[in-house]
Amino acid sequence: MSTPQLVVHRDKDLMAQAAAARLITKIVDAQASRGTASVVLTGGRNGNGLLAALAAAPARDAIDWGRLDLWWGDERYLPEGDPERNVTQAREALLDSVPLDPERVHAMPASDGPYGTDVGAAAEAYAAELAKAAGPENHGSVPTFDVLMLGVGPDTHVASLFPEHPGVRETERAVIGVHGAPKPPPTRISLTLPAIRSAREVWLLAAGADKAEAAAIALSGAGEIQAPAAGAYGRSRTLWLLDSAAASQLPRSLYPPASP
Ligand SMILES: O=C1O[C@H](COP(=O)(O)O)[C@@H](O)[C@H](O)[C@H]1O
Repeated sequence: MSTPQLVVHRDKDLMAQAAAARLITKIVDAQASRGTASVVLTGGRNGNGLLAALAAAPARDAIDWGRLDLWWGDERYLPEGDPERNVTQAREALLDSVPLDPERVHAMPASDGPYGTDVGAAAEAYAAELAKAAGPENHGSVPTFDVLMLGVGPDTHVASLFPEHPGVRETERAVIGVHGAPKPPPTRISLTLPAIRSAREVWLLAAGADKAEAAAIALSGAGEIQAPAAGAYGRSRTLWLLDSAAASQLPRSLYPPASP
């Protein structure tokens, strides 16, 4: 487990731009040392803000897009192309404007796909895809992602793991079907905390005043069942990227000097 490090930016736009710059460097470095890079995307406002900032960054051309694997931390179980699906929003924000290898874009299944209404089977299929990509060096059934990003919900949820919900207690499976999520839509697919923790680096994104309480709770020693964001950490690094509004309720002992 890595101890969370915090970086606080002036506002959400600067946070998105700085996080995008950080991600470009990570991907370029991983490709230089291992040939490929793997990144897990998040949905939500902050995740999409980062992708839009990446799309606008001239340095995006430093990435070899054909040697990048993209995965998702969670998905809303809706028909293909639904505007509420995380992959649809990611395509709009960035993916449609860069030369990715479609074979390396690992979207989670849609509700009008081969599994129909059986979200459990859809989750199992995604787990199988992850297991296929995991090598012997990957300590299990999930690849060692270079960076896994998570938007933090105002209730401290990450991916589709909600406080006190069964999914946050899962210790065996890497991917689960979620029923009755408190945030619409109720049916979702999510990586579990053990799968999230297989990443080298986990980045938690929190911008906006509505995330302030969640950040303060998760970073003040709350348990992961009550505050799933508290259970999200990477093997070598756990990084909270915040704006000053989201950092406004952090205990003084945690609050770092503001980044410009
Ligand atoms: O529904 C979801 O919400 C969270 C957080 O979204 P935000 O808009 O409050 O930032 C997101 O991380 C997750 O991927 C998504 O499915």
